[in-house]
Amino acid sequence: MNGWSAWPAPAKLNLFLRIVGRRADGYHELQTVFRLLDWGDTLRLRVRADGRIERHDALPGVPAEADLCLRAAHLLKEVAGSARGADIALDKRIPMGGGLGGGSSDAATVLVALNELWGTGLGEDALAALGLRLGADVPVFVRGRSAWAEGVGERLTPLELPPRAYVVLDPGVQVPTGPLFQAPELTRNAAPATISRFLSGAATENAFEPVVRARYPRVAAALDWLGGFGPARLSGSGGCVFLETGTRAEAEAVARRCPAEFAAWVAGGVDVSPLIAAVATFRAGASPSW
Ligand SMILES: C[C@](O)(CO)[C@H](O)COP(=O)(O)OP(=O)(O)OC[C@H]1O[C@@H](n2ccc(N)nc2=O)[C@H](O)[C@@H]1O
Ligand SMILES: Nc1ncnc2c1ncn2[C@@H]1O[C@H](COP(=O)(O)OP(=O)(O)OP(=O)(O)O)[C@@H](O)[C@H]1O
Repeated sequence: MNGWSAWPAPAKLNLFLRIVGRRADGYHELQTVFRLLDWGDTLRLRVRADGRIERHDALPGVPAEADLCLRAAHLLKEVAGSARGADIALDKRIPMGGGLGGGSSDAATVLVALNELWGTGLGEDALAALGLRLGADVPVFVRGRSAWAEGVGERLTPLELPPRAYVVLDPGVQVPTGPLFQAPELTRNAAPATISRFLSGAATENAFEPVVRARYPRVAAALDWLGGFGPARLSGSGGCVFLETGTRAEAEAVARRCPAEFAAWVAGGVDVSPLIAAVATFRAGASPSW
């Protein structure tokens, strides 16, 4: 042991996303279903006694002040008043700007893991509230349950969903979230749905899909190709798209046929984040790994 431990930062899919209003501060009220995946990034962390927070492998194009791992670590240190620091390394697999919540999940994992490693003792509600200051998608990763979400994504009702596999397709385009929420053609006043309508299969749309389809031809091409195998959907604000299948073998059969212009992989949906198991491992006195 060299003091490093490895912590999972899973990706998410939005199985449904509807925008039902806009708050006075310009943020949108939405309804969505977050499905956590058994696949994602890995954060490697090591406590430093000198109080410094150091990032070992900066992400291309992301300056330190925008790096969500660093912002999460500094925020926790400031709020909890910890004298300790951390070395942070990230094995990045989740495509950036893909609608899979990569940056948000990395931030949540840093908050949850450093809270353990520093012994700062914040509870889940406090960590989720800190996460919300970093991004609307962070709280679901802190709480670590697939969920029905309302508000800006922070009012969460855990869901137990049937076991499903997913083919996830990356068309290779980064879609920035902010401009999409500002798009004039976005439907932002839809009638609210209910959890039972989602569970019955009657609510599966993503409000961003028509906007992203029209603005990003490669995403439209990915939806069209994957749509040849079943109802393909956009995740979050895109650009990644996905298809739900009953078994991993079915998903793998589709992924194998993916044309070279896209990248495809297969992941399983989980009700509980692998981050929860990592915390339990750590509390049992072992070093988490993923
Ligand atoms: C599209 C989703 O990924 C669905 O899960 C989320 O709603 C977006 O979550 P996120 O990427 O964590 O978003 P943030 O980083 O908080 O916000 C990015 C920008 O999107 C806009 N934004 C975001 C969330 C929201 N409910 N309404 C908004 O209008 C804001 O202009 C904001 O400046
Ligand atoms: N650790 C990080 N991982 C990814 N992106 C980061 C990170 N830190 C900062 N960023 C910035 O955040 C932006 C959004 O990245 P992210 O991969 O979270 O997008 P996304 O999956 O589309 O998000 P969401 O689904 O939450 O809208 C990136 O383009 C990058 O500039």
